[in-house]
Amino acid sequence: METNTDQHIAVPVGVTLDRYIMHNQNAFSFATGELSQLLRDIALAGKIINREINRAGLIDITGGFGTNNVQGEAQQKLDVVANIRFIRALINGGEVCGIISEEEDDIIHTGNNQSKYVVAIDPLDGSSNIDVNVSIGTIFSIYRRVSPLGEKPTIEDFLQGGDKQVAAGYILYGSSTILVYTTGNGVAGFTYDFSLGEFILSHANIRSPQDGKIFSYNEGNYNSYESFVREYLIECRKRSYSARYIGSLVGDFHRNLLKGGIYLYPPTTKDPKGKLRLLYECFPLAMIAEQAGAKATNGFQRILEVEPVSLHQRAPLYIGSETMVNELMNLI
Ligand SMILES: O=P(O)(O)OC[C@H]1O[C@](O)(COP(=O)(O)O)[C@@H](O)[C@@H]1O
Ligand SMILES: [Mg+2]
Ligand SMILES: [Mg+2]
Repeated sequence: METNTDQHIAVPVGVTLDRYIMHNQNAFSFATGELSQLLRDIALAGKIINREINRAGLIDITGGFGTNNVQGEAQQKLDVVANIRFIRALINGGEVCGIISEEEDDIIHTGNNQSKYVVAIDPLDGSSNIDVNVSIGTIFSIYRRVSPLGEKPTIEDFLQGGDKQVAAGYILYGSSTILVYTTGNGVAGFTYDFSLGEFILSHANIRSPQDGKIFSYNEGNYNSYESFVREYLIECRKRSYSARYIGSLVGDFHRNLLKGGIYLYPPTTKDPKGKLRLLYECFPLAMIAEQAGAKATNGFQRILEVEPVSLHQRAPLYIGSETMVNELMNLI
């Protein structure tokens, strides 16, 4: 029977997410169960969104919603559905006092002001792939609030910095549905078993290969990249590395995390500060990456050290196997 021995509590592959959360909670004498319940609420929202995605074409939730989000991006119907489902699950769960979302301009006050946690989410990642049956995802990041209990959360609760995340993760809706998360003690993955309606531990203690042969970026932006990025991509081609780009950050990140590879979204003419959002795309994936032995940088510093100054701030992202990220950084 395979067990994980590293930093985690030894948990056999095949146990449910619930049981795994309990095992990990018991490891911390100060744990009160609120974070555990919050992780369960996120998993529940993931199951609901998974169901909506699977039957999207049957219940007319494909295509545009006719509105733009705060980033000026056209919202897809599933962006809006996923956003509503997540917010509802977190409010009903009662463990969260505030939420920020890619699809909402400002902080969502849940009314649960006695709760300790705030959550930042990208309800549906890979929006351009929604209607064409290509893997998409959800990304989440959790902080313990710094504002006083009993009061409404404030922007400071969300701008604490990447190293202050108490948990982070994503759900990948692909050929199978998998939830991957960390609470700062390694990374584990849970595959959704439809027949049981349960997330089951399938990837205990994920470690990313030190090096890789896969590189992921949008070739269409190549001409607007800085010279060090183009130099690195030329080197990858010279070495006949595999170019793989789904166009869903979660999907590209997950593949490279398991197989070894690097994902690059540098500044472009269209997005001179980078395209991806620091609080609910870069920070959570950077925490996962580092916990799995990989690296994440904005080109100049660890992503987790980038100072957050606004809710929907963007950042360049270079994330993946340690050797590959180091090689890229050595070209600056
Ligand atoms: O189409 P582009 O410019 O390559 O951008 C693709 C990237 O943008 C994203 O779709 C942005 O995320 P959202 O879909 O959540 O807005 C990433 O998932 C993806 O990696
Ligand atoms: Mg996204
Ligand atoms: Mg999104």
